[in-house]
Amino acid sequence: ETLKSYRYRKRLSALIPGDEGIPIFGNLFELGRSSESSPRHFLERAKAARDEWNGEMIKIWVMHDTVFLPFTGPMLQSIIESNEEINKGVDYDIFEPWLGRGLLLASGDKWRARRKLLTPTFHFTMLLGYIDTMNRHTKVLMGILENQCGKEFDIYPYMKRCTLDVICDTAMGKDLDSLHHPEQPYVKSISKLMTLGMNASMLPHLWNSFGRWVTGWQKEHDINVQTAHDFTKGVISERMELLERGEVDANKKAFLDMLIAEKDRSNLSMDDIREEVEIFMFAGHDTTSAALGWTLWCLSHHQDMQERAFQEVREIFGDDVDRDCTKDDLTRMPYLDRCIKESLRLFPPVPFVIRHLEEELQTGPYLLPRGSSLVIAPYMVHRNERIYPRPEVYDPDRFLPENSTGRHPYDYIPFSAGPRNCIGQKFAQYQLKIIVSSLLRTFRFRSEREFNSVSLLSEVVLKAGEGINVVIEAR
Ligand code: HEM
Repeated sequence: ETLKSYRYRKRLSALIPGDEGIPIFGNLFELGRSSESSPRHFLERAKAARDEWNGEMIKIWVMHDTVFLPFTGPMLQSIIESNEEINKGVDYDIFEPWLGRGLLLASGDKWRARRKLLTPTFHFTMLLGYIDTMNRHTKVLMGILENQCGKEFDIYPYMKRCTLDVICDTAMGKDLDSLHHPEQPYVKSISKLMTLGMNASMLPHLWNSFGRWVTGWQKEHDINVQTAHDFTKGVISERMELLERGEVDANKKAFLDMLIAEKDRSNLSMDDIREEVEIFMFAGHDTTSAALGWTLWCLSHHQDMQERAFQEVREIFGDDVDRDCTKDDLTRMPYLDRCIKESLRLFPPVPFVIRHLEEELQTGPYLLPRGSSLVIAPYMVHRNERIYPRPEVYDPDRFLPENSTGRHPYDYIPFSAGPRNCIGQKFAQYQLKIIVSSLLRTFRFRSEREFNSVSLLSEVVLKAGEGINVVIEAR
């Protein structure tokens, strides 16, 4: 059966331009072997495909697996818009013991049911309730950053703790306060689990269970999964008790409350609830902190743009650094909006998303074989010089309406698109603007390093190898 599937994929794949690599191994030995080198390698391949045959997609054989990476919006249209091809690649399987199969990782009808159930959580009125929480944790962040003025430091861990606190509070109604308590077991265990998951997908000796056992990977993994689950389970039972006793503040509804309320009607078990909470924590904090880190990196290196964004924010708040950011304020920051957009273009927090094709899929002129992987790669599309000339240059004005004409809707996809897009997109955008505008009101950012010297690590999210090293000064 495996051989039959392999031959079939070989046959269809041969009709698509690009080389097939060597027998058995395919392109395995040409690929980058680290989270830093492989994205670079993909970009080089994409450039060669563009130059050689006007290509808009590359194909890669890794042993018997076939992987396709389209790098223009039109070539992505059929996968993005498909209501059938919504299943994730096996690459996420490693996270299953921790995250279960909640929304992000669910497939087929389970995904459809969960998406329908969870969509109201991000309804406009719910989001308004979350704005207060975002402001509150931003204030804590600002207080802590004041102590860092005048010297170079890596701001990324602070962004991470702040977004973790926001998501924990909005998803579970629990004030984790990791900004003050970074050494908490839960905080440490989820950070460890992300690293372990990444290692398991990058390092061939961890690709089988024996290797994971003998290296101690498995043991460390299991201990951390246990810690994470104990924490979320504890929070859920605590919340259920509070709700039962009617002690939850009506203005401070958490996402978890909605799940608990739906428990009986939608037949959700405790584990179902836990897996959704876990997914929100996972999908919601590291992505947003990467976006924050990269935006600050960009603004630190482009003083004129930072100044312009600051002036825009100053128009709104004057010298009042304490006033909370309201929903209305957020609509009055078009320039900051473009700065954030351009940061997400150049450094998309989720650089690659993998789908597993259940059936054949027509993509542009090509018929992609079932059983192959199709990668939705914001990183590749956003750095395609035919769409974004001089792609490595940071220029927020690319997103002025007059400069966006002619761009395909899927030429810009930091949150993916279509039915399986990011459910937390609006939530993330509010949070980004609240935190960045608050930081700009109080601090001036600069950096002593080269803008493009930073090494890009494509882990589940796109990270800076050396961290986001900046210097801040009080305004
Ligand atoms: C800048 C921040 C963010 C970025 C760049 C981002 C990006 C993405 C992308 C690209 C996907 C598609 C993943 C895939 O197809 O495998 C996705 C899905 C998802 N995101 Fe986000 N995300 C962000 C913030 C958030 C936040 C704050 C939340 C929750 C509050 C969230 C929750 C989710 C969930 C639950 C899914 C799965 C949706 C589904 O499969 O139906 N994300 N996100």
